[in-house]
Order: sequence, then C-alpha cells, then structure tokens
Amino acid sequence: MNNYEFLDPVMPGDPSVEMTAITTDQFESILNIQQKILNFIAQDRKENDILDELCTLSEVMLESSVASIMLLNPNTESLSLVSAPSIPEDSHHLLYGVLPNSGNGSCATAFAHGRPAYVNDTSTDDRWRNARDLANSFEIKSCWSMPVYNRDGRVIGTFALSSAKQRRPSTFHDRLLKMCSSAVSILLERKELRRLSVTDKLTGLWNRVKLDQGLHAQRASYSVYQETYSVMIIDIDHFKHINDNYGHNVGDTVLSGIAEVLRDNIRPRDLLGRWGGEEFMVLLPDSGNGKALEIGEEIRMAVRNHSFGLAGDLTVSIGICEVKENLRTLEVVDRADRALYRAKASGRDRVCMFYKNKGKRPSNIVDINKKAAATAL
Ligand SMILES: Nc1nc2c(ncn2[C@@H]2O[C@H](COP(=O)(O)OP(=O)(O)OP(=O)(O)O)[C@@H](O)[C@H]2O)c(=O)[nH]1
Repeated sequence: MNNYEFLDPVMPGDPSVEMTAITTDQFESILNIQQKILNFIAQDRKENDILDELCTLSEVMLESSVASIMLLNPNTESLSLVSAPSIPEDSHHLLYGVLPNSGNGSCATAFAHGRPAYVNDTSTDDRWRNARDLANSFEIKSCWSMPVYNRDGRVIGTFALSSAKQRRPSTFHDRLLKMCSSAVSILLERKELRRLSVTDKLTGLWNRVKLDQGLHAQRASYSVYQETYSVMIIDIDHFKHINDNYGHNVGDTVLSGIAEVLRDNIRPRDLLGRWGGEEFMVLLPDSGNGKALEIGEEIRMAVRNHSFGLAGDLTVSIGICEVKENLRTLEVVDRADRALYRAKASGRDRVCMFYKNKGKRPSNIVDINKKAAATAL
C-alpha cells in the first residue's frame, strides 16, 4: 500500500475520527490556508517561515490548540521539533531527540506506524505510556499527529495539533491535518532543492552561485556600513600532478580533505565555498587591518601540516583582496585573483594580498612571506 493513501479522506467507520460532514465554512477555511501557503511560496518566502505560518494558521482552526512539526534527524534516528511558534522556545529542548517508537507519544507513534495517531486522552492512551511526563510538562490532553511523507512515500516527520482538552478529531480536522502534512512535505522538498542548488556536491561546501550571492551581499552591506571585508581565493598547488599520478578519485578525496581543513580554520561568520576546480573562496566580513592575511596564513599552515593520505603533503597559494571602498564584485575578485597569481608566480605555498597603493604600479600586492620587501617595491 502506498503511504500517501493515508492522506486520502478518512474511511467511514474509522473510530478515531468523529464522522461529521464538513461544512462550507470549514471547507473554505482549509482552502484559505492553502491559498496563503501558495502565496508565500510564490513570494519566495523562506520555507522555515512558511512552516511557522502553517502552524499558526492551523491553530486558528481549533480553539486553544498548539501546532508542531517534527522531523527525523537521520544521524541520530530521532525526531526533533522544527516548527512550533506557539511553544515557548525555552521548552523546545524537551522535544529534541524523541525516539520514534510507539508509546513515546502521538508523533513518535504516527512516525513509527506511518499512519495518523489521534490520541484523545494522553493520560490513559497506551501510545503515551512512555511520555506521560512530557504530556504533563506541556499540559497536553489530546494530541493528533499525522505523518509527513517524502516524494518516495517514506515517512520523514509529523504534523500535529495538541490541546489542553480531551478531544476527538472530526472529519474536518482529519482533512486539515492531511492538507498540512502535504504542505509540509512540499515545503521540505523545496527547501532541500534550494539547498542543493547552492551546494557543491563533492565537498558539501557552498557553490559558486552562493558565493556570487555572498559577494553581492557583501558589496550591498559595505555601501551601508562601510565595514572593511575581504575576499580570499585559495588554490591547491600542482593539483594536476595528483590527478595524473594517483587518479581522479584521489584528486577528489584531496578536494574534500582541503574543504575540511578550510572549514576548521575560518570564523563562523565567514562564507566558504568552492569557486571552481581546485579553487576555493572565503568571504570574510569585518576583516580590516590585515585580519584576512592572518587567517590566510593560518590556512596555509594548516594545509601544510595536514596529511592527505596517498597524495601526501600538499600546499596552497592564497590571494586576498581587502575591500575598503565601494568596488564592483568583478573588480574585487579580479584583485584577489591578481594576488593569487603573484603567490603562484613567486614560488607557491604563500599568501599575497592586493592593496591599494595610491597610483604606483605594480607595487600593489603584498607577499606575506617577504612583507617588508614587497611593501618597499
Ligand atoms: N579530481 C578532480 N580534479 C579536478 C576537479 N576540477 C578540476 N580538476 C583538476 O584540477 C587540475 C588543475 O590544474 P592546473 O590548473 O594546471 O593547476 P595545478 O596543477 O594545480 O597547478 P598550479 O595551480 O599552477 O599550482 C586539472 O588537472 C583539473 O582536471 C575535480 O572536481 N576533481
């Protein structure tokens, strides 16, 4: 049986649902929610915001209820809250790491069985036998949970409406929950596609599309705050030899290994991505007074000190542009590229930074390995 069949209208005779005809007003209210969600999608609002909106809109359909969305974390194989705008944030941790087993509450049970779990009384229902304390903490008496499926029909999470009263859902609530489950499924798929469209498949870093967005965002931010930022391009030295000597697969492993080293050596606010081939880029906000040079040097040393398995020891060359004026992004990248070119041309395994030198050319690149000499050029 295809799991999606559970999202069809409830079958007559289902004891968990009170069979009442859906009124025109109720039907309209479901359509209204659908329309609002579709409008948010058309406006390209962020998926997490839309999930919050969906919760808020559905709560209005059931007096003093709270909506929540939980998703499976495949690494921990447990369910965690991803949206519940009406639950105070300081209680969210209670809904992290819930094991998806029958008996651990409505959502865990709905997830485990891949079908709705409509619980009218959490204090007596067997599906809450291991989670009575949780029900007490949140003062939940009834909790109706609907599985959320992915495109392959696999359960990936749940959508639930809970309330402080003992309640049995009507046909209308069943339809509402099913519609919400489908909406969550579409929004999560969309979120994943959005993530993939800006992610480099090999290294898991941001790709060039995201870096371009970041460059434009930095420029826009500079024009408002005039805060110095830097752009760093990192290029693996003699990478072609690795492919030629050990094969493309080892080359790929090295690219992933370098990505790890870079990740470990940037600040949380820096944006790191693969610019293309064996080139990486880091955008460093708030990095005046040579801060990017310092970070570049740390990266260079970290790569030197890392062992890349079969490929052995490696080095990188780094070009940096520190931006203190309103520059087009193309110009910024070009300056970082020129600094990189200088790093390669002067022996590789070094960090060079482009700096503005009031008209004198070509003395506009500082080589950190011989800084004094370069600045005196
Ligand atoms: N394995 C692998 N190789 C790649 C990938 N993308 C680009 N390359 C290789 O990267 C190499 C880049 O070589 P070059 O531009 O000559 O540069 P290099 O050998 O690193 O030399 P320098 O930059 O001058 O130090 C080429 O052999 C490309 O085939 C990739 O995704 N995987």
